[in-house]
Amino acid sequence: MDARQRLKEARRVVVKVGTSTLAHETGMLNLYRIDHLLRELADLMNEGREIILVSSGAIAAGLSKLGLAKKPDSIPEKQAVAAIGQGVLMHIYEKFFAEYGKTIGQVLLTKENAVRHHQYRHSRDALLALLAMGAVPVINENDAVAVDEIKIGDNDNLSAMVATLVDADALIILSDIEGLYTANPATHPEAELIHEIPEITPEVIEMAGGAGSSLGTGGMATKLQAAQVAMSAGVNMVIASGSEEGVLRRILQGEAVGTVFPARESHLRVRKSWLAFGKRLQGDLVVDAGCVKALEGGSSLLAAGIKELDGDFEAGSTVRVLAEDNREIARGIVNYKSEDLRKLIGHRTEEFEHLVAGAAYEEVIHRDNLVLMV
Ligand SMILES: Nc1ncnc2c1ncn2[C@@H]1O[C@H](COP(=O)(O)OP(=O)(O)O)[C@@H](O)[C@H]1O
Ligand SMILES: N[C@@H](CCC(=O)OP(=O)(O)O)C(=O)O
Repeated sequence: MDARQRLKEARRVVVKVGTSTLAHETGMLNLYRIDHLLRELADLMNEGREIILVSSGAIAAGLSKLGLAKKPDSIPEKQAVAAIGQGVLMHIYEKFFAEYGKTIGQVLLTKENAVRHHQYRHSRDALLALLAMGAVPVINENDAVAVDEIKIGDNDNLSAMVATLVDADALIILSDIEGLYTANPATHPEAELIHEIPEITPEVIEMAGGAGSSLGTGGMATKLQAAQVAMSAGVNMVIASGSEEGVLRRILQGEAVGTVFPARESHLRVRKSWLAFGKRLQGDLVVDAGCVKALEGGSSLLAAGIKELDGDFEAGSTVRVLAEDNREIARGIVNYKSEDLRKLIGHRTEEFEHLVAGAAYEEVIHRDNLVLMV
C-alpha cells in the first residue's frame, strides 16, 4: 500500500506545528490560525482519530507577552521567556479546545525522558493514558529546564521522538511552507516542491537549508532529521503548510498535499525503537561495503568488517554504524568497550582470544541489538 493510502487509515496521528505557523511575522500569536487548526484537530478526533499535538511557540508567546522584539541573549532569560510563554500558549489551547469539547494535557519533555529506559517507559505510559482518556497530549520541549546536553533543541526532532514513543501511524509537520523544495525558495525562487522523498540521501540533505525566520528553529534540516527517524520507525511523515485551511483533513484523506516521507517498515518493537532513537550515541564504527550488505541482510556486526572506530565507550553503549561514505547504516549496543574493540577491528573471531584477554563475544553487535537506519 502506498504512503498516501496508509495516511487515509492513520488512526494515531502526531501533528507538529511550528512557530512560523502559530505566530504572525510581528511575533504576536496568530489566533485565527490557532483557532482553525484546533477546530480541525477536534473534528479529526470526532472522526475517531487520536491526536497528539507537538506545539512550538512558547518563546514567541513569551516574547509577545513581555513586549520584547527579539529573543534575549542569555540562556536564563530565554528559559524565563519560554516559561512565561508556555503558560500563555496552554491557556489559549485550553480555551479553544474546550470550545470544541476537548480536554488537553500538557507534557513537557527533554531528551532525558527518552534516553533513560525507565523514563522512556513512563513518558510513553503517560501519553498513552492521556489518549485512553480521550485527551489531547500537548507537547513541547521543557525549555525552562532543558539546556545543552539534555536538550533536543528543536521540535521537529522532538515530534519524531514522540511519534516513535507512541507508535504513531502518521506524523504531520506543519510549517510556513508547502513542503520540501529542491532548494530554499527564500533564496532560490526557481526551486520546485517535491511530492515524495522515498529515501533521505545526501543529495536530499543538501537541499535543506536553515530556518526561514528569526522565530523558526532548524528549518528543513531538522525536518529531514525527523523524517529519517520517523521513516525508520515505521511512521509515515508529511511536511505541509499550516496556513492552508483544511490541510490536515486533505492529508488524511490521502490527497497529494505537501511532501510525503513513506515509512520504511512496520513499527519497530518498543525496545528496538528505544534503542535507535532514545539512547545517547557514544561512538561511531565505520564498516566496509561487504559488512553493510551483511547487516542489511540481517546479520550481526562482526569485527572483521569494521574499518575504523571513533569515540570512547564502555561495553553496552549505543553506537552508530556508518558506511565508508559516512551514511548511517545502523545503531546498536556494542559488546566491547572501545579500548578492546580497537584491538579487535579487522580481525576474525578466532583471533580474538590472542588480542584481548577474556574476549567472550563472537559479535561486536548482536543482530537483536541492532536497528537498521537505511
Ligand atoms: N529546501 C527547502 N525547502 C523548503 N523550505 C526550506 C528549504 N530549506 C530551508 N527552508 C526554510 O525552512 C523554513 C521552515 O522551517 P522553520 O523556519 O524552522 O519553521 P517552523 O517554525 O515551521 O519549524 C522555510 O520557511 C524555508 O525558509
Ligand atoms: N520549544 C520552542 C520551539 C523550538 C522549535 O523547534 O521551534 P520551531 O522551529 O518553530 O518548531 C518553543 O516553544 O518556543
